Amino acid sequence: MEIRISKTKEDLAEAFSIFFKSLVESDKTSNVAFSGGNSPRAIFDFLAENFGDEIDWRKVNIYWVDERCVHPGNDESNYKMTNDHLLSKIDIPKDNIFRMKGEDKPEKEAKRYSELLAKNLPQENGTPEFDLIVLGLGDDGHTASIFPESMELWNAEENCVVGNHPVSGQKRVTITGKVINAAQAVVFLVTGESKAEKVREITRHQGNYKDYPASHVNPDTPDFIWFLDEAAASELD
Ligand SMILES: O=C(O)[C@H](O)[C@@H](O)[C@H](O)[C@H](O)COP(=O)(O)O
Repeated sequence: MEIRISKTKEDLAEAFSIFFKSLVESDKTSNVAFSGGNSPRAIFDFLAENFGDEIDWRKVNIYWVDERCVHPGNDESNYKMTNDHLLSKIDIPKDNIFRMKGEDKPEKEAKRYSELLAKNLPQENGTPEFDLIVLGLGDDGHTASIFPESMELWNAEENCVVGNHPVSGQKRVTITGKVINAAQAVVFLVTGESKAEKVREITRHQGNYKDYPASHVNPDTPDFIWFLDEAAASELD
């Protein structure tokens, strides 16, 4: 695991964009899964506006780590956020975008997406292998849409399952721990002081870190990187 600390969120956006560009600049097509939430917004804007024309998006397939079970036009939708801040600003073929259909029945969509990943991606011991998975970190230590209250989902046999937000009860489709840990590269994008305590506990194995799904992200790859701004890294000595 590597920790890269940037002074500001903008510097983090640049560091991630340089990493992303170098990763997808290979001869083969890259299969990438993005998380949602708020952290990626400014990072996707930076990537699109500063590197969008330098990347051959014909060689990038975009999937999602998770999706809220809402219509894609809903502001809660991770697809809508990604489209507003990235997809709508880059020249990427529509066939390269594999949206999780939050508007469909959650269990049906989790099954469909599980089968899609099994069909489209190379398999590592029967598990779909992404080239890159981009994760966020919740204040409670969740990642993807697997929360501390539903840790059993992390170890599910399926590639995708249905989770629930513990407070709102909102249903979400999410990939599971085995898919995350099978990826060739996994990065966390974490900004802000509110995440600093969990970042310390998880990366230093302190406090109740074992209770946090994000602590179970442990891919067998040198490309496992925490991109932090100074605020999120403020409790690291
Ligand atoms: O659907 C989601 O919300 C995300 O996939 C989720 O895992 C997110 O990455 C964390 O909750 C951090 O969210 P923020 O970036 O908004 O803090």
